[in-house]
Amino acid sequence: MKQLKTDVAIIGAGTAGMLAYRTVKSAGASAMLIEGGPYGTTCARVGCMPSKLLIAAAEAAHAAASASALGVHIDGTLRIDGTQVMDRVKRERDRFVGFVLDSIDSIPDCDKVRGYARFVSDTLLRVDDHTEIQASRVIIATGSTPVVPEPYRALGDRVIVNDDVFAWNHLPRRVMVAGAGVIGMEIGQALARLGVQVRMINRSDSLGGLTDPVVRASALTAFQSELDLHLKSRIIDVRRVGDEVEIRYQAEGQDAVVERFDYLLVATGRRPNLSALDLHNTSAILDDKGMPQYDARTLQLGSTSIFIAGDVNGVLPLLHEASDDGRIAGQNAAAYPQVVPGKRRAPFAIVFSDPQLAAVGLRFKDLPQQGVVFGEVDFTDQGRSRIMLKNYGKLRIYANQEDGRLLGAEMAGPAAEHIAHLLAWAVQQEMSIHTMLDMPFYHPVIEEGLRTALRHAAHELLTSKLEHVRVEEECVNNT
Ligand SMILES: Cc1cc2nc3c(=O)[nH]c(=O)nc-3n(C[C@H](O)[C@H](O)[C@H](O)COP(=O)(O)OP(=O)(O)OC[C@H]3O[C@@H](n4cnc5c(N)ncnc54)[C@H](O)[C@@H]3O)c2cc1C
Ligand SMILES: NC(=O)c1ccc[n+]([C@@H]2O[C@H](COP(=O)([O-])OP(=O)(O)OC[C@H]3O[C@@H](n4cnc5c(N)ncnc54)[C@H](O)[C@@H]3O)[C@@H](O)[C@H]2O)c1
Repeated sequence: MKQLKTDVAIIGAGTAGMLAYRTVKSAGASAMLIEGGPYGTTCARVGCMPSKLLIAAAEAAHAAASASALGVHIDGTLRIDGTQVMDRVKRERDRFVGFVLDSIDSIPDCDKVRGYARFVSDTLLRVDDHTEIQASRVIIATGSTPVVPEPYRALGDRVIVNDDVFAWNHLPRRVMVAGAGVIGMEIGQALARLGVQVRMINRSDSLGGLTDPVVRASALTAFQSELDLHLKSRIIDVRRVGDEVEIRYQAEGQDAVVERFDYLLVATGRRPNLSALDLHNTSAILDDKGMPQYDARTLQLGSTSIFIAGDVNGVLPLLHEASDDGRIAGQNAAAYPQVVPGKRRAPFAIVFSDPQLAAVGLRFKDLPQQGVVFGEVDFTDQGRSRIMLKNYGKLRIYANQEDGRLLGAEMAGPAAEHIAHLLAWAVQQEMSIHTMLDMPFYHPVIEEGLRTALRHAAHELLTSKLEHVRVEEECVNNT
């Protein structure tokens, strides 16, 4: 067995792990980056980038198919060449992966170890059965894996996850998507717009991660106008028949149906890659699911010399959060035992469906019971959205009743990716509704919809203040 020694060992060369490695090295400590799977990161290989490439093709198909509403007709047939679509997705994806591989190549060979690592103790790792690494600090950056419910596994290669979609050479005819979360909505809608017959089933009433019932209802209406999407519904059983899957499912309020598909695409959530790490050999405290206790500000596991960064910590499994985590874990591992809280940004998440979905700052489900004022806009009659025939969805903003500070927002609607950025910057700057209303707004733009929601919130703030004064006066008069 090969014996190695380093200041900091990093398990996983994804986005978080690579950033952690660079941070540790810039702090002057020695570091080793251990990777068991292919280099290239989840984001570039099977996540953010190929999914957005697929969506780009889907948006083009949808724009062409719906242009007649604007008086623009395609005489003849609209033809989607699935082979060309997938070829571009993979070609461009490989280009993005290439940049990551260049970055990996720039790391000296002596700092890279290939294989799967597990803990022998807090400071000793075994990589497969060929190497032992003595590391005074360890960063876990092992990412997450899609969960495939047990009953579906019997479908063999006909039950697939997002990774498999991006390996296709052409588009299939029929796909059942289990899960209308972020991945299900992005990929399911894209496939449907590219001419694949798609059915979507979600077990609960959640949709794309939205928690605000008003916004969620508006999103559901928009999605159901083009998608066969069922919430609070279930797959009863599945079986493989030749190269197809036969699925018995029951949509809410309807009778059970049996249908055949080429694939069952499972998008029912992801689990942190922790179970193969033998964390029970460390002094970390684990819950009954094997998740270690850690400080979300420092990413340190208890008082150990182990840190946890990226999707594996399960907080906000998003690319920019994985980068920030990598930086914080890297700084703290390098400086250990001097560990400090890392700088955090306003949280936000965007789903690249149509309508796009977004959540910024405090989500509806996390708002305090009292002391919150709401502002709302419905995009149905919003000028620019209507011009573009993208007039669907709603935005709700949440403000602190006391001082008018923007707390958060949820949105389904056009250009949510851009509006979410404005809102995230405002949350981070602790701007009030009135300060935001003092900002310039061009005409005619979708951001004028945001101004409508802000004006609504400002009106509600005033109303609640007047109500407060009225109640106080009443108290004085009654005493
Ligand atoms: C379909 C899809 C679309 C997405 N779209 C977006 C998006 O648009 N925007 C966004 O912000 N986020 C998006 N995400 C999320 C984003 O991709 C992740 O948050 C991010 O890639 C996580 O990075 P990470 O470093 O934590 O994990 P990863 O990049 O997964 O890296 C973990 C690495 O650890 C390795 N590893 C695991 N166990 C071991 C071990 N024991 N030993 C050695 N190596 C190990 C793995 O092989 C892997 O290379 C998407 C995800 C998916 C799946
Ligand atoms: N645009 C982006 O930033 C982006 C894109 C894709 C993925 N991601 C990240 O990846 C994470 C994982 O995404 P995901 O979509 O896999 O998980 P998710 O948690 O967002 O959604 C899972 C969905 O599956 C449903 N579900 C669970 N079990 C089911 C079952 N047996 N049958 C039917 N439905 C079931 C749940 O109700 C939920 O709606 C996201 O939380 C996100 O952070 C981000």
